[in-house]
Amino acid sequence: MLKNILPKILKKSAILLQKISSKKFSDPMDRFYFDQFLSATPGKDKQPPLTLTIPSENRGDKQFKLVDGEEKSHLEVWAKKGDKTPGTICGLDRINNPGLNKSLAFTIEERQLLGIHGLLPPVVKTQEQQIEHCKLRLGRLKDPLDKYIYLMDLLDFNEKLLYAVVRRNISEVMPLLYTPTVGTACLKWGLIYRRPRGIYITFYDKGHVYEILKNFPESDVRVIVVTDGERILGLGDQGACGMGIPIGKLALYTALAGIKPNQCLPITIDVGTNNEEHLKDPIYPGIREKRRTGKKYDELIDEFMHAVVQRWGQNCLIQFEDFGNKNAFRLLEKYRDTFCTFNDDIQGTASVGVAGLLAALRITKNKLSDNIILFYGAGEANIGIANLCVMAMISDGKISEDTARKKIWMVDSKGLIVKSRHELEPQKKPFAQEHEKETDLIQIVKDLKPSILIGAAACPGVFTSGVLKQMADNCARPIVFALSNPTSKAECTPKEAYEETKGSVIYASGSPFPPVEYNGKTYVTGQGNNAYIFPAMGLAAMCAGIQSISEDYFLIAAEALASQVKESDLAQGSIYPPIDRLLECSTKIAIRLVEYAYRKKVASVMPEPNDKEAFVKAQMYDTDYEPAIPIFYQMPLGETDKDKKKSK
Ligand SMILES: O=C([O-])CC(=O)C(=O)O
Ligand SMILES: [Mg+2]
Repeated sequence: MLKNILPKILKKSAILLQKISSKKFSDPMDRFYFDQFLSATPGKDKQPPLTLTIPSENRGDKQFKLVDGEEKSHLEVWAKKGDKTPGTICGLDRINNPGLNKSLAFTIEERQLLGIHGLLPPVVKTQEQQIEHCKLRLGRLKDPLDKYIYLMDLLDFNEKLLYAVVRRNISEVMPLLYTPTVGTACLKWGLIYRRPRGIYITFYDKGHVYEILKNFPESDVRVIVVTDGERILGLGDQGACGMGIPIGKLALYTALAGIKPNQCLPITIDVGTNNEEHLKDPIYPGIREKRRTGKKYDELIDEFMHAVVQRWGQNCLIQFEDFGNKNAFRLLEKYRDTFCTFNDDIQGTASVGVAGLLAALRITKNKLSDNIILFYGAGEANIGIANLCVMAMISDGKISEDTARKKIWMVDSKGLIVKSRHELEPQKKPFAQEHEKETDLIQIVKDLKPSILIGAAACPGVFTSGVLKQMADNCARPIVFALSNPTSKAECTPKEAYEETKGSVIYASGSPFPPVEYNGKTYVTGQGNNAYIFPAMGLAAMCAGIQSISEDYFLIAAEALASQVKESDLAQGSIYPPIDRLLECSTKIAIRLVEYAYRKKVASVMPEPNDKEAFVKAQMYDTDYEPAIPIFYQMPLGETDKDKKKSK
């Protein structure tokens, strides 16, 4: 067998050599291996050792030296493994590997070199043409969930193409991979599940979490997004079906902040669900039991946190996502100082919320501390924004914390948060004010006269005509944020907000809305979603090696984001940069955060890069295909087990 294929390979190699010898090698190791090979080719008096084409990406795990205790050439190993020429195996490996596949963009030369010529339709496409093709395919699908399934399939098939499609069409594709469609995907996760992605850890895996993490084949994971599925967007407990969220968030990490796909890991911790529909659904893919809580839950999370550090190191970022309120606050407090972690729903949303307010102040022309802020909902998002507002007021208005807190009012499901309510959770207590109990929102808006109203309670429509009209009576330019996700959970739509305030409102939502016409003017709705923040935070944490992420990073990120809002954005009614500029925004925010980390002397990546911008950019994922021309090389044999035995 070997005898037959060897001459063919050598002949092929000789032709290639002529071509490749004129090639410049960017990697000095490639030059080294190539020169070694040249010195052993026919015509250079000695018979070449057995060599094979291994694309440079495949070096490492696939360099076999010993098979069954016997020294074998690489070619023999490959021939034995697949009984095919190595070129064929490598080519098919590439097609089947979403990180290496180029689909129809493999050139004819590459197809021949890789042994896949004839296995693809003859046309060769550029990536631009492939993107257009993907858009055609997307355009044929009417249901957003079908589009989501198509995009996830593309991710499983050709990563670079998927991310190129997202980056070139962020405003069209983000609502499919992310809110609102990802919410629908979670509701139907059991139905649409196809291929494994990420890790599921269940309650029954307690004591074995590290072993499970070891099953994940990537050794360079830098960012984990983890959920326990208890509060998926504003859709409540989705149990194991919540996995759509970490996957969607990490897709944005790659698309919008250039964290490489192999460095991202979505994880769902399945401790059961209290969602009766899922429990009764025969295709529910999770543990069919009521949610576990208490000491055992805490122990599982603790085991998980330590297992991550053991597997991928202290610098691996763990982003908590869509945990229930109680656990979210508790776990953040427990881990924030000792792990590289943050809670996106508390801190990421806080940062994007404050960024929106800072940009809006350029329209109202006052300071944050000149405002009265009313929060509707006292969950993760609003408590997070409220706390960061206190920080921002202290730093911008030079006022005390106490004075700042007096400007902030909160309403939860039981009404206004006032001192006489004794049942308040710890995170709400600092916002309890001296006031009578009150539950009617219009009355509260009338009494307190807020100039800013922020909703994040997943109560769609709660900002009624009466509430919005009262906001317009309170001040010339009321600020109203309807931040609940997905779109169907918004407290009011932009259309309602503009109409009820006669166009005076400064409005933002959490999920996307199309532009709105009011009184002859088109308003673009800014999307106050943490997608403006978390990818940048992850990129910065990775680049600078930040080991714990203190609150000041989120204020800096907010300022960095607000500074990117242009006058032309404000003129259209948007207090955020356009979604299509998200990659640029994340990069700029990350650079600011990295600079800050080095200034604060908490960066652990040494030596400190002189040019932070170039450094950050150099770490980022590139969606352009790389040439797949294999480098011919001979592996230096080095010391084999046989040699070791001999020397004993
Ligand atoms: O995922 C989003 O769109 C924003 C978010 O974190 C949430 O609503 O929980
Ligand atoms: Mg979330």
